[in-house]
Amino acid sequence: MAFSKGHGTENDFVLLPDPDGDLDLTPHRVRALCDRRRGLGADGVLRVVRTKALPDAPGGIDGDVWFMDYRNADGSIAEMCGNGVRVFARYLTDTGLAAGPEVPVGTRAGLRPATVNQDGTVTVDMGPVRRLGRSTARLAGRELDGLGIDVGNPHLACVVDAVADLDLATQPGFDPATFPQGVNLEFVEPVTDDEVRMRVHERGVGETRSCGTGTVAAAAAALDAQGRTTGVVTVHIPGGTVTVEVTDTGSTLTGPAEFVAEGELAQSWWDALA
Ligand SMILES: N[C@@H](CCC[C@H](N)C(=O)O)C(=O)O
Repeated sequence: MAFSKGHGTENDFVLLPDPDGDLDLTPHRVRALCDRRRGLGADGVLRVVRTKALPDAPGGIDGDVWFMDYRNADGSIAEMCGNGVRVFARYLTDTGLAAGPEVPVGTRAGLRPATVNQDGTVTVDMGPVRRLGRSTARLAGRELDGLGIDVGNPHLACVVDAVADLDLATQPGFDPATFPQGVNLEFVEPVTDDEVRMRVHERGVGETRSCGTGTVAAAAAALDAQGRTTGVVTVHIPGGTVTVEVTDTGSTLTGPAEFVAEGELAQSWWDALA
């Protein structure tokens, strides 16, 4: 069974081509694939499937569009993954599955049009930024105020003085009544009005080196802290740097997408995980 491994600002993924939706991608198999000792190791899995072959695909996406069936490392399903869409779009153009440079990508949050730029970076139309109101995160005994944001998946972005010394090894607390499905937690340190540093604790993964939807939430929270709703923000994450634009009606994310390997999974290993 073929696989590719790639990352977007060090948020890394195993890609599994499955055009006709034949794979039995159980949570157990996802956890094994993502395990950094007994598997390939990744923050998530991107199954590359035609929308028409995915029974639970949301309506409104053409059946021939390639669908990014995203799974978190713990085996859970999430609606969207911004870094994943960049890597997915590059995979489609690099393998000839899409001509590019414009690449529509189906996700559980809806269609996310991507553009593969001449320099190899990818710009993703991330859709509207929905502000959910204030909530708090709890970290090392401190209550941190944050802005709840929905960009297809849920986020709580907390503006803090400094991110370097935060301990994100364990799950920070959050209000389960506000986020009944769990939440991705961003910690955002303003550098200038248009530049921030961010660290993230992802739902279903833990601390990652980057989270694309999280960078959009971080940009929106940093702008909100200045009384702004729109702007272009440079977001530095541990795995690199991306650019986010938030407008009145939508948002975009621009950043790198890299491939590191392609190969074949051992069939006996995969079968034993059934
Ligand atoms: N790393 C992703 C987000 C992946 C999904 C997230 N963990 C969730 O459960 O919502 C990104 O780049 O956006």
